[in-house]
Amino acid sequence: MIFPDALLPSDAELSVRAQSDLKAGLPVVLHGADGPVLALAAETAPAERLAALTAPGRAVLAISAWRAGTLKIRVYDGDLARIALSADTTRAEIRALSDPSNDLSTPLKGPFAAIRDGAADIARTALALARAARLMPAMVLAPVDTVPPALTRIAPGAGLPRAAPLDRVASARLPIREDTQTRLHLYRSATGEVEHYAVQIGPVRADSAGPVLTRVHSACFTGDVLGSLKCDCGPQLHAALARMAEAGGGLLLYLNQEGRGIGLANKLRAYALQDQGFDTVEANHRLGFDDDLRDFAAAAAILRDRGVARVRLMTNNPRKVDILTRHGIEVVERVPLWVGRTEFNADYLRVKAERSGHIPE
Ligand SMILES: Nc1nc2c(ncn2[C@@H]2O[C@H](COP(=O)(O)OP(=O)(O)OP(=O)(O)O)[C@@H](O)[C@H]2O)c(=O)[nH]1
Ligand SMILES: [Zn+2]
Repeated sequence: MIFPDALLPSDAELSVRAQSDLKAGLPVVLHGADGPVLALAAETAPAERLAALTAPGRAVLAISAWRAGTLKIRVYDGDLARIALSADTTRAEIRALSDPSNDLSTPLKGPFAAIRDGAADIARTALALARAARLMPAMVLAPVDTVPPALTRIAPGAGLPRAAPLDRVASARLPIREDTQTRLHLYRSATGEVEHYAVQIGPVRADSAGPVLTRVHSACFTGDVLGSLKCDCGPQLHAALARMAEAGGGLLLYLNQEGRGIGLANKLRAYALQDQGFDTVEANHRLGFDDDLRDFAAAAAILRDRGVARVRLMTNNPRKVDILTRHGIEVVERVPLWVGRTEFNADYLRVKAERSGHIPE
């Protein structure tokens, strides 16, 4: 019998599997010009695995150009740099090179030599996989002669995954403080790696004609759950729900892209850097991330699934308006949402206005 292709993983599924392998500390296989290359995430790989990969003396550490800059390492590859690792480089040294939030506690002994020859594109793919897995962008790479079948391989030329389509998985009534008739709908990506929620206040139905009061909210464990005073997320979440209840209906999309898409571990690293004096944007850059990695295509897809084509969008962020518009949602009005100013988030809100284009109060 010929094995049916339908039972094999697609490139998108392999990429999600590779991200999960990296999080578990396993190597994944990338296709280099001269043969297979194994990649381990500096953040998660156990010491004995790192040692096994570095022992033959051909391993490199790929880091972002931003990180290389703080280490005074020459950058030959545009957005990234590669450092040669000797056979006896320890895990502690690799982690210290990777994680800027530990620089004060583990000062590094340089100088470090950057590699200029060979293909940088494979290192770029490896760093993109790490970022997609919400790991620090720091990957140890080494060529190998043979690859056992147990490891996940990223097909040659298979790009990184675009967001997978979302399916509505379950819905239920959920009385909340703001509105006892609330319904909660859960959406899951086809590749299973992410779930987003739609909180429906009042009768928002597929046939609703007028624009729907809408909030597209990105997850913030520290603000939404703990009531952190460092940001405005918790008050925005509850103010949005209250205003929807007052208005007789609305839809709040809760997108699980914590820390503007860098994940909670990296957001905490960013907070550690902020305590050293860097602002929100600089902290992301020093960690090797762009300022904002959020994907709002999911929001448009959920709105469409709920039958909502026209919205009054509660936000101070004009980028959200642009992106939803580009994804075919008509933003009839932007409704400002200025709540939750504290003495601890004044700088955060100022940086949003000055550097991220938010419209101030
Ligand atoms: N990387 C990073 N993320 C942060 C920081 N502070 C808050 N966040 C995240 O920023 C996001 C805030 O999202 P929103 O409130 O939906 O969006 P916004 O762009 O601020 O725009 P508004 O609609 O005006 O609130 C959440 O994912 C937070 O976890 C920070 O210092 N660094
Ligand atoms: Zn927050």
